[in-house]
Amino acid sequence: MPQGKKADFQIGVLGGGSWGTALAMLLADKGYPVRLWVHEPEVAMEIREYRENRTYLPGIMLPENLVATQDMEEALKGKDLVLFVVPSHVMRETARRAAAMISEKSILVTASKGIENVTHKTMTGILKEEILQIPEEKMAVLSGPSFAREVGEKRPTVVTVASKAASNARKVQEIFASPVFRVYTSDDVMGVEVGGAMKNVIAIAAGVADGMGLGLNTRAALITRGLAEIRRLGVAMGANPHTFSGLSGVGDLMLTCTGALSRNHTVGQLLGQGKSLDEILKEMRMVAEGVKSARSVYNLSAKLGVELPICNEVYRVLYEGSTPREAGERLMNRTLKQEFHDLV
Ligand SMILES: NC(=O)C1=CN([C@@H]2O[C@H](COP(=O)(O)OP(=O)(O)OC[C@H]3O[C@@H](n4cnc5c(N)ncnc54)[C@H](O)[C@@H]3O)[C@@H](O)[C@H]2O)C=CC1
Ligand SMILES: O=C(CO)COP(=O)(O)O
Repeated sequence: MPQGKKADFQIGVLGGGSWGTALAMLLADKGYPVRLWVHEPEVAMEIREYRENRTYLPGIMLPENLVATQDMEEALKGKDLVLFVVPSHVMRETARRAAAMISEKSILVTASKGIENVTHKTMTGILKEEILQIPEEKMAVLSGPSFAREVGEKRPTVVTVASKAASNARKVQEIFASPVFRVYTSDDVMGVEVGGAMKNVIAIAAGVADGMGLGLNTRAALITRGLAEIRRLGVAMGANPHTFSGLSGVGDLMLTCTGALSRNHTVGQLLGQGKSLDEILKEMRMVAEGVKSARSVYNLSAKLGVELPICNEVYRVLYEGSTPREAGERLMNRTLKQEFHDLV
């Protein structure tokens, strides 16, 4: 899109956490006028006053054409594209509130990663139910290995955008792509969303193992068998199995299970070191999506009859008082199997 045209393409971002801020900055750096809706007044103030989100993305200076607001209508009215980046547990209430203010011309993109408790809807599933004037073909999901801080620091990052309509995926690809942010397209919305949500649960498991000091063999095993679980549930939910070999599958899984910046891995590590979930969450302002998604995935496993031993052990440690040691022993003592027993 030529520079002049970019100034006419209005973007609203809902969610001023680390990822919403980093993506709003990426888009503003490309020349789009961006309104960032922020939940907390003090965060909106920090961005306006210091050009920095000191709470969620400290140390990253934000451009002038990124304007923080607490007025949701200002972030939505007349926008050509609206990006939803709130934590998954507030996606429905945010989408419901936003629905009446979203212009019919808007493209909707979500970059949040989670599966809603109780309904088991993915993020686009929620948007479809709550924002009825926008057809599914104008919705997309952006996902892949992308720590907000590294995007804020303009380190080369590669992600996937999935939409039911190839033309919409290409449009969103063009809008987000930059010399430091490469974007691939996909038509597998379900696969990209399931990969993004489940890798957080496996990252908790990898963190637990690291916190217990179990070693690199254990971590590699959890990543590989975790990927098998992601693929198994994803396929049961209608995804294309190839998606899990891509950026939103193994790419994001590897990043989150091994990267020190991961909040999910950190939660796991602290559990592995003996802290309780309550203690960990009390000290954490940021969201670790795997904690809530573990519940959805556990229930989906039972509902769809899909075997997810690692995810289910994460659930038991988080919610049923199981110790990491007991969980590890149960995993190692399962019936012996052929490696690809679910594919033969
Ligand atoms: N931070 C990262 O590196 C990445 C995050 N994501 C995903 O982006 C989504 C958002 O996460 P982050 O930006 O990391 O959040 P964060 O952990 O940095 O910040 C929490 C956010 O939740 C918001 N919030 C809390 N209560 C709220 C409410 N009732 N209504 C609206 N907003 C509320 C806060 O204002 C803040 O924006 C998550 O689904 C996460 O998995 C995806 C890729 C990278
Ligand atoms: O999704 C992410 C990177 O792609 C961020 O992971 P965490 O939420 O675990 O920090």
